[in-house]
Amino acid sequence: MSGLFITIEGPEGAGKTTVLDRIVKELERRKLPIIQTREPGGIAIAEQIRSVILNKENTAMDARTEALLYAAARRQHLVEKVIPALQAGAIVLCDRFVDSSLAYQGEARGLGMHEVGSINDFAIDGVMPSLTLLFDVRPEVGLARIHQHDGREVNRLDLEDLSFHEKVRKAYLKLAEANKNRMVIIDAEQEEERVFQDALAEIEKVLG
Ligand SMILES: Nc1ncnc2c1ncn2[C@@H]1O[C@H](COP(=O)(O)OP(=O)(O)OP(=O)(O)O)[C@@H](O)[C@H]1O
Ligand SMILES: Cc1cn([C@H]2C[C@H](O)[C@@H](COP(=O)(O)O)O2)c(=O)[nH]c1=O
Repeated sequence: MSGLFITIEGPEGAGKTTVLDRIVKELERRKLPIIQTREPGGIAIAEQIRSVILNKENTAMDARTEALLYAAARRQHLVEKVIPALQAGAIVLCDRFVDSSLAYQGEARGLGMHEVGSINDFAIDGVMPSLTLLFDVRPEVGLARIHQHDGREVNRLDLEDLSFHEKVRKAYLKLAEANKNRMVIIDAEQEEERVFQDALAEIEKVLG
């Protein structure tokens, strides 16, 4: 595949969407072929799965069901959108990917990174990002941002307690330590402009 696959990860309210939107604008200004997308979602079937997973009323959802739904949405999104875009030579910027499942379902839900990794190996069939930016923020800071923001609906995962979100952050940092070849930590507690500049600089490195 001739394109470039870049993913953005981080706990709730890390500022991923805000900064991603700015990066896309900047790269489009440079006339680069950009596809911006997100997980779970990005295409109709995966957006439908997203609404089932994140629906606050689905309190009975089993943790393994949750992990399988994320993996199913991921598979469909890859096949319908990400892989064709990469084959066409695009730069694909994706808000969340498999590291989210490892951190949220593997570690915070307690299913195990290895187990969640296995079902995702089946879903992604070898497709991995060349670069993953980890927007690191303490959960209390990220959650406060979400609750202050009027337009963002609070979803089923946001409602987990602080210790869940602390496990997510810890798991991400562990993943970054173990995957230094592709993961870069961005200090997402800085002011937005600094976060944007740091993220853009990392992307410029892989663009060459
Ligand atoms: N560096 C920053 N400092 C302060 N506030 C910020 C910063 N970056 C983003 N925000 C604000 O925090 C809120 C959450 O940002 P955003 O939706 O981009 O985060 P996110 O990582 O996509 O969150 P989630 O994954 O939980 O949906 C928004 O109101 C946004 O304006
Ligand atoms: C891909 C993926 C996501 N999640 C969680 C993380 C968030 O709580 C929501 C997605 O909401 P966002 O506003 O788009 O960030 O889903 C997860 O637990 N596992 C995953 O694989």
